[in-house]
Amino acid sequence: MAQYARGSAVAVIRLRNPPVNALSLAVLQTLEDGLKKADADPSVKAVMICGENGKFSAGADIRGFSSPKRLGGALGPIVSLIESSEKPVVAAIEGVALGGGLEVALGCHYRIAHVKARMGLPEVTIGLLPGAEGTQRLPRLIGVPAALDMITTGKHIPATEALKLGLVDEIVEENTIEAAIRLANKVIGQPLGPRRLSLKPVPKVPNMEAFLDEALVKVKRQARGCLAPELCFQAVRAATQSPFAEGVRRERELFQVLLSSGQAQALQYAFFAERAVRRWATPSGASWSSAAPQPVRRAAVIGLGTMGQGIVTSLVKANIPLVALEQDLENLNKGRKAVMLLLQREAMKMEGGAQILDFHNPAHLQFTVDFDLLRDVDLVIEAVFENMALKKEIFHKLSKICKPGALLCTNTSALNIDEIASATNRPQQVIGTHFFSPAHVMRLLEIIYGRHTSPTAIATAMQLAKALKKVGVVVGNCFGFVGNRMMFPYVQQAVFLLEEGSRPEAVDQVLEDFGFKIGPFRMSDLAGLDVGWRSRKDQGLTGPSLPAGTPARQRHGQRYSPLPDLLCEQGRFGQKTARGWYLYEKAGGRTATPDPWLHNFLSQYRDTHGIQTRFIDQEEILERCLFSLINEGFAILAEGIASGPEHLDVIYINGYGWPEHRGGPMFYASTVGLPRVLAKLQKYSEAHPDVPGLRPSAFLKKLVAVGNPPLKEWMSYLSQQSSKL
Ligand SMILES: CC/C=C/CC(=O)SCCNC(=O)CCNC(=O)[C@H](O)C(C)(C)COP(=O)(O)OP(=O)(O)OC[C@H]1O[C@@H](n2cnc3c(N)ncnc32)[C@H](O)[C@@H]1OP(=O)(O)O
Repeated sequence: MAQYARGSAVAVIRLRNPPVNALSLAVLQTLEDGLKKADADPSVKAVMICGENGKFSAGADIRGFSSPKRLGGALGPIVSLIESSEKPVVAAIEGVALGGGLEVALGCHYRIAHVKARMGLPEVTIGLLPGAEGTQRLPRLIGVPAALDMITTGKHIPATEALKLGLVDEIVEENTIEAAIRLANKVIGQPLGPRRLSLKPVPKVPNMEAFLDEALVKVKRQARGCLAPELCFQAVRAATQSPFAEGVRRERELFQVLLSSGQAQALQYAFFAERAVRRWATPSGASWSSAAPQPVRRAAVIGLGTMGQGIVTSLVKANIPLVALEQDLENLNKGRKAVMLLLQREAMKMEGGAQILDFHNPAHLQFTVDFDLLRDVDLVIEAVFENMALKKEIFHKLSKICKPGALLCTNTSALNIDEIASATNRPQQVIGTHFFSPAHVMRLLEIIYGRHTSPTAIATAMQLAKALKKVGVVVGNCFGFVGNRMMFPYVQQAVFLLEEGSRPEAVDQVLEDFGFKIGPFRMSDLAGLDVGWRSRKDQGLTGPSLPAGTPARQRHGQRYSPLPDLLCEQGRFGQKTARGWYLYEKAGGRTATPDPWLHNFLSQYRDTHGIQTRFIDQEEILERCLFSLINEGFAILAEGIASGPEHLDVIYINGYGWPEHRGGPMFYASTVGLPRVLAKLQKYSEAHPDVPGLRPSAFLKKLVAVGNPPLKEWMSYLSQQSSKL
């Protein structure tokens, strides 16, 4: 709601809807009533709009977009009402003014902001555009280039930048409300015409058309199939081509297109899913509501390879003092050099970076080969390579050296947390923290609890994720956890498709057109084929430990493709060796070119194994890769490894390049329709009976049998007994 108060000549309208003063229909109604009251009261000479609890407003109530009484058309007329007021209206911006919140402020005649406030039009990130005339007012206020940048990226800008852009008239360090009331009193009686943005012309840019053409190319390139950025662009372009009223009409049309697009629903689902996973729970009853985290005043990272370097960088950026440890001086010096380079780059990206990232101070970041320096740390992250024996040795050492309360984290992408914990005297304090490469960039942190992990340990790891500005997702312990476990059947299908007649570039293209940042073969070349090869050798699937007489294309009675192993045997490890599934310009090169050698190799391989080459269409590529991944997701849910489909979706969006505008794999399955997913899996499974990944999961079958319920009801169809944890 909004609260109206009048003490002096300035009426105060306070937006009130905790926690972020989202603009619900009720808030808008009281805002409108307040404006009308102020207008009708002759003793009121000016109006000040602010938000309750130090936050102006986070914009329209996103949940309201899915309700029948839609918010969509309600806000624009109120912003117009504010602007047309004959009494000056001042916005006092504290905390955040986002989306519809900022549009309300743009309707005001004056804007004053607290120095710590942030502003932005993030609608594009939830699949919409600023539909309350913001695409028409903002360019008139700050010019087309800056407005286009804010509207098409959705970025939040600090008050200091807003002042430079002319978005606010003044910033204050003390009480914003008092300053706004002072300003309101000062401007009483001054002409309002020049303060009404709808009456201003859009500032000219030399060669506007050329500028816009170039901007559109950039927007399209970054959008990768997402509609909203381009429609945001079109709305701003309308501001440059038409009078205000016509621009507003165009904005409304485009807003309606987006509102009814599945993409807006997917992105809004993703917004709430990311928040829902913070409320973690385990099958044993531990949960975020009862577990308290331990403070982490000092941490340690063991291993300064690529992952360790990124983790150290993340911790330094989060201002957590730490010790970085390597096994010998040579590796320590190599690691230190790489970390310093990363930190310098990060500092350059930050305002006042070098001062903020105090990484030259040994009290903040200390490099050592001496385990003894880990005695007093609160948390250790082990990030050595994926070798169970090595990890166990390190954890054994840690449990002897570290203080009793220290949390021991292992950065692993697949290994058994319980087995690692068994090497310690405190399995309740051992937890998996699976970072994604590059660890200082990727937002996902998969947090894996073992059989004995305590709720405090989980809460502390979640708190760490928050401090590192990452999205922590709590999952159970199984091979590959959630992310990689779902990835295995996807990659397996991609390789099987090559055996049957496809090519890496065809498979990658289909998945990149779907919206993945990178297809499975380009990804494999980037990560290095040798990583999976080592793991398969450890599992006895290839290499010297493979029993003699094992059929080339079969393991444990199931279909197996030796193609990646054969490539590795040829020294083709991907980008690092300039050859993998593609050809690269040089070792470490990034430009993938289809490789005639590989095409020839695939033909010979098919001849050798008597495989009839067939044409495989895009639909089959997409369905076999995605539906096998989704199928594994249903198995994971049924086993209680994750507590809901949102967890899987958040993991895929933030760690695996899944296109956010498709809402994550499980949301995508719900939009395709579970009966269709099931029917397709059944069809492919019949054609490939030796591929268990295509056999529909029992949980998927059950959901179809009970009538394809909406995603939020799925978990209610699982019986408690089905959880293996
Ligand atoms: C025609 C009119 C068109 C208008 C278009 C719009 O205005 S669309 C909305 C545009 N605004 C946004 O996209 C802002 C979204 N919110 C945020 O970016 C962040 O929440 C925040 C405001 C920066 C605050 O971040 P913080 O990390 O401090 O808190 P949370 O993200 O956890 O949020 C707290 C709870 O508030 C809920 N919430 C936030 N914003 C909205 C919103 N606009 N509508 C509804 N609910 C919102 C959020 O979901 C959290 O609640 P949970 O119960 O934990 O989910």
